[in-house]
Amino acid sequence: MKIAVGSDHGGLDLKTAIVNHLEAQGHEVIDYGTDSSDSCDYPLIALPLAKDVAAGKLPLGILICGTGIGIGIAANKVPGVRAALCHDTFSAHAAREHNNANILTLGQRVIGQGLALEIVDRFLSATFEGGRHERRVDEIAAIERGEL
Ligand SMILES: O=C(CO)[C@H](O)[C@H](O)COP(=O)(O)O
Repeated sequence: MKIAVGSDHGGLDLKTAIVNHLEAQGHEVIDYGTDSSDSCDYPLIALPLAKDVAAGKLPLGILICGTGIGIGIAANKVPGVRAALCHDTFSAHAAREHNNANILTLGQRVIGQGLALEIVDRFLSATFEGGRHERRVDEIAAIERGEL
C-alpha cells in the first residue's frame, strides 16, 4: 500500500520508526517531512499531506506531533479528511471500521514506540464496514458542504 507519513519535530523519531516499520512490510511510504529535529510548525506539515489524502492521491496517511492533537486538528480542516487520534489499538481499528478515518494521528510524547507500531498495524489492516456507518460519514461530508 502507498502510505503518506508526516511529522513535526515533536514526532520525528516516531515517524522514522514508522517509516522503517512500513517499508519492512513492503509498503511504499511517501514522506512529507519534517527531516530534522529543528523546531517547525505542524499545520504546515499536515496541510500538503491532508490535501493529497483528501484528493485520493494516497489512500491513507499517518501524522505525528508531540501529542497528535495539533496535527490532527490541522488535517481535519481539509474537507474530505477524517483524521483520528488513536492511542489504543481498539480505537485504531474502530476509526477505520466505523469512521472511515483516512489519517491516523499519534503523539510521540504520549505513547511508546511499541504500542504506536501496533496501532499503525491495526489501523492499516482494518476496513470500513459501511452500512449504518456510511450514512454517518455521509452526514459528516454534508456538514463540510454546509448542507446540514
Ligand atoms: O504536540 C504538538 C501539537 O499538538 C507539537 O508537537 C508541540 O506543541 C510542539 O511543542 P514544542 O514547540 O514545545 O516542541
